[in-house]
Amino acid sequence: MDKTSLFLIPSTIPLLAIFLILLYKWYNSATTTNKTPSPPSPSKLPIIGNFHQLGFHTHRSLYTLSQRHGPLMLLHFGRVPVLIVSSSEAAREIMKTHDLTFSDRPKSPSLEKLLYNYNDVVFAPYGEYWRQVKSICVLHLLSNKRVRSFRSVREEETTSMISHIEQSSSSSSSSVLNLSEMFVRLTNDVICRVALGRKYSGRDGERNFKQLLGEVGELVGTIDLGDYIPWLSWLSHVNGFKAKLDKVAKQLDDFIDGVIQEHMNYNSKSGDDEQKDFVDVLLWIQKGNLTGFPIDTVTIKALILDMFVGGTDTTYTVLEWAMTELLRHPRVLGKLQTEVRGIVGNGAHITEDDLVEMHYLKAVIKETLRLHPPAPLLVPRVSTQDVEISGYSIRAKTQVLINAWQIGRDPKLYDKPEEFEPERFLNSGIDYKGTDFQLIPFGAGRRVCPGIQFAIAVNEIALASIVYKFDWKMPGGASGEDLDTVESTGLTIHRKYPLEAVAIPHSC
Ligand code: HEM
Repeated sequence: MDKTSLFLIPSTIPLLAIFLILLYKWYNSATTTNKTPSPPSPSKLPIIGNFHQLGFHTHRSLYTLSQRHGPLMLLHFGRVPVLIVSSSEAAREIMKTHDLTFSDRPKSPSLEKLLYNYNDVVFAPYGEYWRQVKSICVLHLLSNKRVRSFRSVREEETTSMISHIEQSSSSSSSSVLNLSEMFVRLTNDVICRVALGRKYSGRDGERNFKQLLGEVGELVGTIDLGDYIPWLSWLSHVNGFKAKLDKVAKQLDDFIDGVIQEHMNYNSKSGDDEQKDFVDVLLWIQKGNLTGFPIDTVTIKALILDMFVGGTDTTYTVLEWAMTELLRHPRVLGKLQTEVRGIVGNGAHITEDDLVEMHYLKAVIKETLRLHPPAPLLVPRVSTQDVEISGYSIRAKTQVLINAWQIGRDPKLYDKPEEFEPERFLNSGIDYKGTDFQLIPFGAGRRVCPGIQFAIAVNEIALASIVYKFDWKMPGGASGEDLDTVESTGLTIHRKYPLEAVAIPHSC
């Protein structure tokens, strides 16, 4: 029997009719319930989804993919749908127009223990608890008034960094300084004093606490496959990830416990005075039940952890990239030095009053944040309900990564985007506080970073001081223009190799 004769058999005709009706109904229902398409997706593999398309520098891999698939792409990390946002318009849709829908954070079962069961701010699910703890950050820990109150801490620690450079460079005119290490120490010491009341970089505490923080950062920046492909979660038990997490979580908890105990023993300062550190403030809020909801010790510990995880790496990274770009661009360094030296004159040390008029300094920091946002993909969000964005349908529980690194290099937004040219910000109203979506290193909307002022205050005084007091050159007579910009991996992107340079004291 040939193929055409099959259709002539009478009994096959009703079967064919039923099949066609069912097909028509299925097609109809599919197109009416899902009229809006999903965003374009690169082809994926079974089980792993699009994981194989991500290189070591996820922001760069996503940039390449988005060149082909557009500013809104839907990827799959294992079984988890992940929306990649790569334009300022789409970022505005997510963090402004539909901010409420995208105000949740994804859960990472592997990090739950380390993050005090999401009792912190950064990873707390969107809701009443998050609202309360965020308001503690905004009103009590990181308010303008509180940040100002730590001015002397910033000035003292910067002076101490400058003295260290002076000593090193007086011992030998060509001694090479590890600037990365110095910047880490500076930010760490400032945050320790502000949050815990004293430095933990002395003989007793240094090795443990700094090392511990490094390990926390590493763990938070590691992708645990089990979070995306649950049946592979056994892997973290075999490869030591889980054991390391448990160990670090326990050591960290013991450390913070010790600090809180120390504050209680020494009768924490009471009242909302200006001398209090973050632990004092939190214990005072707890004692007086000042937020209208009880905060327990776990909340206090989780908030203290946030200040370190959210504040240390990000803040020092800005200094590291700013100095990298200044060494690569002697013209910009010279112009900055002229501004700073012109304003400070022959003063011994820069004070924060001197910074107010330093517009070029502020532009250098903005330009650094544009080209090197410390967290290039910000902190992931997750959608709480189905929503339509730019004509695409996004399902509830879709993770969202916003590529701030790519947006900062968009040629539609910036002329010669790959060039380091702080002048572009001199007569421009563009700011990084979350209202201008072409510059969003701190995020935007409800979840915007509450530590902007804190971070900028440290960066401004430190950067102004080191260019004021010293001229800079590369070790071994190398040209600054050849300085590499190789990036590390992880959630916060700093230099892969430490920044080394030689300081030449300037007679101010
Ligand atoms: C240059 C330095 C910093 C950068 C680039 C940065 C960046 C970010 C980003 C991208 C977010 C997520 C925003 C979003 O989802 O829209 C964030 C959140 C946060 N940051 Fe920062 N940050 C910095 C410094 C700090 C400092 C110094 C602190 C505290 C001392 C801090 C505390 C936090 C907290 C608590 C959150 C969570 C906010 C929430 O989920 O509601 N950050 N930061």
